[in-house]
Amino acid sequence: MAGKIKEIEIYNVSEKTSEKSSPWSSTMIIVKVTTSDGIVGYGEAPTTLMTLPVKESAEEVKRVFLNKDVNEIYKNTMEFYKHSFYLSRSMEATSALSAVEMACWDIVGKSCKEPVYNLLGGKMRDSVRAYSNGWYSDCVTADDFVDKAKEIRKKGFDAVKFDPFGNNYDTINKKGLESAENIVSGLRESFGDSMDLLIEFHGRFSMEAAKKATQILEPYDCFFFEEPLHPELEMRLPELRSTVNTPIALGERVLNARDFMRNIVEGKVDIIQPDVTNSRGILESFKIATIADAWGIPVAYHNAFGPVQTAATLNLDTTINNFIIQESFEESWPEWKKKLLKSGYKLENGHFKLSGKPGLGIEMDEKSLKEHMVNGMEPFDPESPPWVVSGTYVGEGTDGKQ
Ligand SMILES: O=C(O)[C@H](O)[C@@H](O)[C@@H](O)[C@H](O)CO
Ligand SMILES: [Mg+2]
Repeated sequence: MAGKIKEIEIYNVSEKTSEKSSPWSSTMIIVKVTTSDGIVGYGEAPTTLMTLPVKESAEEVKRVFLNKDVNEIYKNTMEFYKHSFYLSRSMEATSALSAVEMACWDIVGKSCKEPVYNLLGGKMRDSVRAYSNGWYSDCVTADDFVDKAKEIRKKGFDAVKFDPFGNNYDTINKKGLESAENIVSGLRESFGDSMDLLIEFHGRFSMEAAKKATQILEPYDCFFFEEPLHPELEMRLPELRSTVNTPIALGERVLNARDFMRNIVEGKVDIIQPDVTNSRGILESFKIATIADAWGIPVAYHNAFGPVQTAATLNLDTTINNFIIQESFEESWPEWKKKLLKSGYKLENGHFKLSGKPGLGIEMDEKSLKEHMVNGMEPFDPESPPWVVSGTYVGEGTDGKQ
């Protein structure tokens, strides 16, 4: 049995090469937790123009978690909940907490020599079907998207997610609608039914625009429409849902089980996308899946950051009942990100497989981690928000330079 939490180290890592697929995670926060009996666990927190605030928040989590029994994961989490007055509404606090929480699971798994999924009920599946994201950097026209999607297909994926809305923001003009439709219809024509198309709206539209954009894409039998509305307009989701048959997905900005519960029972969502790095970690993400299952709703965990997040998420995918599909940016990561882990999981033919080793199942390359330590924020690009794939926030959209 692992003992008390003796040390929590917080690493801000990055490399100054251009990060095309996921500019929002060109920096990463990795935490390393060590217990009094020398067991080490790792966790990861998202950044997205909040790298330094998350790092600071992790210092707060550290003040609560240090010297606690590492096995008492839930109790320690609730202790932080008690102290962290803004946790329910703070992406920074919940991200920092999630990183430490998952590191504790890594330790507990290692101490009893079991992979985390075995501590959560055991395997439901050996192989986890993935969809590719991040593959479409610099894609603007339908042909650009089709060409790059063919490359992704060659790697074995039969599902892709992408944002076809260019630089339309809040509202969408005729050109924006036409261009989005061309992209989606181009992919549908080129792949027929052999490719699932997952449409990313990035929560950037108001109601009118969301209605128009979902309407125009409705005939293309998409897998889901993700975050079609600005997140605070959630009360209008039931109305939007009633106008289309394509499932509505959301969850990457929903921070805990109770908030997911509201979205579910109030009929706002068909597929949920919790993120283990910002919904209080592994235990809460597992509970969220259970709540969704009780309502007959599937889970497609959001996974847009680094390899520790991916390993933690795969442990959940392996064990939950209502798994539907798993997001992956892996194929478009820069080399340094791929090399942070010596081992952990494999992605082959569009499917993930965990190592099955104890804890999260990963082996961190400590040398590489230390070599990439920085102290700073992600780069800021005034022309393109950090949440889009590079080179895609262009065109004659409503947020464009005319
Ligand atoms: O679904 C996804 O992967 C996300 O929306 C992704 O595209 C990003 O915008 C990112 O997570 C921002 O932090
Ligand atoms: Mg998204």
